[in-house]
Amino acid sequence: MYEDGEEPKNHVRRISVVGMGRVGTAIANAIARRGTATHLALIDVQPNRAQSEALDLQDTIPFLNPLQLTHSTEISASKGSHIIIITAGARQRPGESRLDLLGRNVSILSSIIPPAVKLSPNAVFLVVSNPCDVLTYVAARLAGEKAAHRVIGSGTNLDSARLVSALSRRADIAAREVNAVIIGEHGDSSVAAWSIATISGLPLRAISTDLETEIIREQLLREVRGAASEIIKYKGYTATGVGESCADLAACILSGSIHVRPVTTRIPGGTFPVITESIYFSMPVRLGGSGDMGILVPKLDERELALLSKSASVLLAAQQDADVHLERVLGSTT
Ligand SMILES: NC(=O)C1=CN([C@@H]2O[C@H](COP(=O)(O)OP(=O)(O)OC[C@H]3O[C@@H](n4cnc5c(N)ncnc54)[C@H](O)[C@@H]3O)[C@@H](O)[C@H]2O)C=CC1
Ligand SMILES: CC(=O)C(=O)O
Repeated sequence: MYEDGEEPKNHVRRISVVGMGRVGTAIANAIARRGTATHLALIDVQPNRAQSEALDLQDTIPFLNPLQLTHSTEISASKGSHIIIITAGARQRPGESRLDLLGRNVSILSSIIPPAVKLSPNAVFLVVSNPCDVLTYVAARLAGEKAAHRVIGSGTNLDSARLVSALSRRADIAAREVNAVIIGEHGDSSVAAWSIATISGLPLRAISTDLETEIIREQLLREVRGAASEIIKYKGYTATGVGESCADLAACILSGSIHVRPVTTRIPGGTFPVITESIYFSMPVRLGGSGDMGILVPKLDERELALLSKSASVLLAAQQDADVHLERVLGSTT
């Protein structure tokens, strides 16, 4: 991951967060609380936006870990980052889907990614802005051939946390005992990989036969898929969950040992026989260690494969839509 012998020294860990709205702020706060970074650059195009968040966060540092904070309206402040987290862009309004944000956010990404890659040629890019999977594809295209493999999206790491939480409450067992992942789209066509879910290493049925029934599984998945809309309906945005999810991913990426998380990455056509085209969506991916962000392909049952194939079709159509937006944006800047 960190080519050219530029492996980050343990004591220097530079993270930049681009977009200091609700989500960027929650991520920066979670990173500071965990002590994941030694240097954190906060960037937002709105004058004073990053500055106000940096000043507020600065006040927490005496209670937490040492952290060098900078703020800017310019992407140049991200220079030399090990991780660049992108949260810039429009968010859903009540009733909107994540895919509705595509056009607006493609154009924002095209102003951020190319200069950011030049400034931090070895950084991992973590795309959070929605629609997350399609924008990860867009960011990888904008990053160019050499950097594309270092672009991932926060994807279903958050959806998986929501499933773990729902299962833990349903089974009345601590969330840390639950191992369950959502794969596919971070959105309405997401897929619960029930066949590989375990609690304390045991299949779900060993804990409760309830957890094997269609009705309960549908209910749990509805809860997961509806979580964002439910929160947005009341408070207008989601931020706390995604803040922890991204701080968790940043910690995994900078870790000396390998962690596995469901994140958006390029899934080559044929990885699953039912999906012939290469598409960006979430699968369990290795993070940390030497930096090889390879996918781990789970053995899914036929029903899950069919649902994943549907999710892939939704995302392929959105990727094609993104290509049109991208050509328009790139055309107007050349
Ligand atoms: N992937 C996930 O799990 C989640 C993704 N999101 C997405 O994150 C994005 C951000 O959401 P919020 O923070 O609630 O929105 P927000 O409106 O509070 O913040 C967005 C920020 O981006 C800034 N911005 C716009 N263009 C920029 C540029 N070129 N460079 C730097 N900053 C720029 C704006 O000034 C604003 O401060 C949305 O697309 C939202 O849908 C939100 C929650 C979860
Ligand atoms: C908004 C969004 O993508 C989420 O909270 O899942």
